[in-house]
Amino acid sequence: MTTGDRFGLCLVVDDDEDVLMAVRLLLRGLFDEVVTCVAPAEALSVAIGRKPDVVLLDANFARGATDAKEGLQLLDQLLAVDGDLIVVMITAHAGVNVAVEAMKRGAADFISKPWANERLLATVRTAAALNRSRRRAGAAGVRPALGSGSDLIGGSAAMMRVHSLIARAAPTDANVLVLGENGTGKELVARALHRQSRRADRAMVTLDLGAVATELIDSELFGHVRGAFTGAKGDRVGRIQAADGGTLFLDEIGNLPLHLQPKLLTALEQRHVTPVGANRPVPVDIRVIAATNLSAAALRDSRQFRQDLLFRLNTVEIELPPLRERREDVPALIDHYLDLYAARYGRPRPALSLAAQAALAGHDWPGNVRALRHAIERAVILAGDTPIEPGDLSLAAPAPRIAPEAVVTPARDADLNLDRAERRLVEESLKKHGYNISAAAAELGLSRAALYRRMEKHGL
Ligand SMILES: Nc1ncnc2c1ncn2[C@@H]1O[C@H](COP(=O)(O)OP(=O)(O)OP(=O)(O)O)[C@@H](O)[C@H]1O
Repeated sequence: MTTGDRFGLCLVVDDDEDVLMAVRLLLRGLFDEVVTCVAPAEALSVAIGRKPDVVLLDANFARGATDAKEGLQLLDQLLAVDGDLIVVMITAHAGVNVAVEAMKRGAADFISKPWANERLLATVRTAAALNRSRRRAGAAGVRPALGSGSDLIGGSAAMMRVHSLIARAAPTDANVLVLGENGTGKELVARALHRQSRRADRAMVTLDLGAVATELIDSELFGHVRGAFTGAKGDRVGRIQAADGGTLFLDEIGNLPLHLQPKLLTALEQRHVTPVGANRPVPVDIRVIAATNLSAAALRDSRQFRQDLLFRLNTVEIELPPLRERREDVPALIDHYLDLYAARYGRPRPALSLAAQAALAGHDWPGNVRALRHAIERAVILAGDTPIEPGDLSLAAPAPRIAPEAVVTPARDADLNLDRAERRLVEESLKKHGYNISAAAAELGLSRAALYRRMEKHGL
């Protein structure tokens, strides 16, 4: 499976033994090995010799340092040794500029001290997954799926329009709104836009508003200063500021609470941001790409979304049609993912029977390209010597498009197998919410990422 929960090696660089101990304990559930070190030379030799999945680097790792000079210098050295290294910077005393500077120099992400354990885990897990997809894409001879972006497959008329819109909009600094159901490729479009823009050599900073607790969105976006509210023990740089000079990708923008919408609008109009609790605005230069699975009609409902903000965000609008409305793209996608996974798993490319091809082409794909990708990955893993048949694809029955209120909770039978019960719950919730990932994740009490992992695990 592509997103297993465990990774190989994490290198943590800090001068504080207590921090090292705490981080080691926290991360040992995620990595087979957590190596800690306090000296730059040691860190460099581990980075060269062991190729860690993630480096967690304290900007002020040198004892007593507060200006982050050594941390940024070590970041440069690490990236000079291995440009693909995934470094997450830990920032503290030196304030927000360090995070911004670290992102500009090539850090994959940052986390501010003091951190919430959940947040640190989520950040490191995302970083490790990024590393995994880069390595796999490298091994398979394709361009990385993240970082520099991967290719958007599809020659249907609808996708040709998308390609043309990307080519025209990317070099301008216009804000772009990407619309489409879950799994249609909105994030790929955002990455393509960034990659083809004049900001390509700067960071694309992402905030998935569907994955952040509502009460944290304010400080995630705008940052906060120490003492701004109970628990704000230090300054925290917001994503807007971290994207300075680059692109800010706001995924699931429909989840931006109404009360924060004017604040985002002001930041975009006035090109500055005021962290929570700060009294001075900081200038920022960003290009915003936003994405949502809300329909255009829902977005135009002013009770859900402020129309003045919408006009700011949708200078260019790119709509990705669901896969069932561009079935002519299915064969090319199958081809692409057969090659990718055959290379990834070191197997010969399996053949698909005509019936299997027909089943894939005729499927409803409620989970869109993401689901097709998973179906092909599974088929490659399970393929034997004979061509793949429809039964090997375990395509879930097409989701009936029924209103949520028409769904009654099915009687629980006596099946006490946890795995099967989990699959059934996940599937029911997805169907109930018309495959809206955020809504299903909220109902199941999972983060979107955790729901995706379960969908993948159960082939949904
Ligand atoms: N046109 C495409 N060509 C190749 N792969 C694609 C395409 N569209 C989507 N994918 C793949 O499908 C998966 C989902 O894509 P992506 O995350 O961009 O969708 P999304 O619309 O942002 O989903 P969500 O709304 O659930 O976040 C990814 O693995 C992506 O690589």
